[in-house]
Amino acid sequence: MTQASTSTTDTKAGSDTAAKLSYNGTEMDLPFVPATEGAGGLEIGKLLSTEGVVTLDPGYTNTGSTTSKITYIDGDAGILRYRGYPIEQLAEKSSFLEVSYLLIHGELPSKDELQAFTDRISRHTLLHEDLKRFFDGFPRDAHPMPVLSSAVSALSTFYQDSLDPFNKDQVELSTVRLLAKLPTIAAYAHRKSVGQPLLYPDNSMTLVENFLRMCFGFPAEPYEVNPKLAKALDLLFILHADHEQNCSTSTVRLVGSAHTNLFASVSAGIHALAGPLHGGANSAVLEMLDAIQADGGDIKSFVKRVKDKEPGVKLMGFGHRVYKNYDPRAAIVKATADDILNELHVTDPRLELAKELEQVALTDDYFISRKLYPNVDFYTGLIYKAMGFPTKFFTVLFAIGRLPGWIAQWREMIEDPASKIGRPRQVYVGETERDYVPMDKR
Ligand SMILES: CC(=O)SCCNC(=O)CCNC(=O)[C@H](O)C(C)(C)COP(=O)(O)OP(=O)(O)OC[C@H]1O[C@@H](n2cnc3c(N)ncnc32)[C@H](O)[C@@H]1OP(=O)(O)O
Ligand SMILES: O=C([O-])CC(=O)C(=O)O
Repeated sequence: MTQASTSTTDTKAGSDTAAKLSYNGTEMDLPFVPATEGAGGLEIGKLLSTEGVVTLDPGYTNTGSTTSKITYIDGDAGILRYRGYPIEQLAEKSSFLEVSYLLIHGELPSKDELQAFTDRISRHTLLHEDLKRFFDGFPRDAHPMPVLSSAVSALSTFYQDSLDPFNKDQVELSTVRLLAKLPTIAAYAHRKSVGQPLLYPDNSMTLVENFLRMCFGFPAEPYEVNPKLAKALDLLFILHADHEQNCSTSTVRLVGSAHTNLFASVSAGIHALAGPLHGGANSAVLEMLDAIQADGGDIKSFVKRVKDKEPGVKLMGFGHRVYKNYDPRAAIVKATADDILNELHVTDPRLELAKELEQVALTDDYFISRKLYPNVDFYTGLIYKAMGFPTKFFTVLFAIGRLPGWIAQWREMIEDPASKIGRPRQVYVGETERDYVPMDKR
């Protein structure tokens, strides 16, 4: 197949022989002639490139990028399983590090395997002193997500002995380093933003307890961990641990597909997660609830603005590319929100507001017909808030939870003999060939 931009004869956009691309109700001229289809009226999904037919699938709504043995989702039935285990069972019976092991190594660990994994991680929680100084360079009001991503990216400069994607020992070392150091980096990003001293990790504590202490404790003062709070945070990390080919995981895989090291690939994934349509939605939900509250709690008028598709107004924490049913994680989070607020003796009127909002949406034809339900982000922020985390830190907590999934997916891709560099095609709809115009003629 020859692309017309190499020829100026009968292939100009708008000429009799140019093809039309009909896309989202808009007709565009294609600057080349699809040899098999002839001029005009080309069906989307059968578009021609230099090398033949290209399927145009913006947002990859129906394109499988890989096979995977890690996570199974049935979006119509609202089912989520990690390595075959239902999320409900893991949430009730497992722990975040056990789930991390399961995702990364494929099987639940034996007692000894889990102990060895946990011990190894606890030996790597410290940050290099030079990396610690990075936190002084960021502005105090910096958003913690780019701080997190930058520090993770910098790990590839500090740990050059674990960058080779094809050396199994190095991959294992970078895996352990990431799992150990991300909570420390996250806690430092928080401490920096509130102007408090950075605490060294205490490796006699569990990963979650130590993280809470580094976020909320003070030097030379014992930190009393509330075990129910630690358990709830561990549970939230489990619920976020993997979700097959979501935007940030696909980013990690795409970056890694160029044989880029694990630290750098995860750093890119953190940026993808930060967006409000993805992990950033957990902060956006709380901002939305605050805005509704500030507006007198008028849910009906807010929902009307959503349905009228007012620019920038969406029901955040609702809707999902895959779930066309209640997100099973959201159901668990909702129940946990009640428990943890009771436990912490926190009364937050925004929890009732969120529940009312959900009720209004779930009985409204706009949401019913589009199969829009609460997703994992709808209720998590209320729990994080009750725990004492600032709104803009919520997505950092998501990132800590998602890390084992990113690692497992990157490793699966690196080990897959069928994997190739990720490189989507496009359908060119720009100008055909034209001659350079000197400055004085423009
Ligand atoms: C961890 C996670 O990443 S979970 C997702 C977190 N993100 C959010 O909560 C942000 C709000 N939700 C959304 O923006 C979307 O539902 C997404 C990004 C999650 C999924 O997007 P897509 O699969 O591309 O769905 P799409 O945007 O095509 O929506 C389909 C229809 O539902 C509408 N819709 C989807 N979500 C919402 C929402 N939250 N509020 C209002 N309308 C919505 C769309 O406007 C569209 O309507 P239309 O058919 O009249 O044009
Ligand atoms: O799967 C998705 O597209 C988004 C999501 O819920 C997640 O990443 O947890």
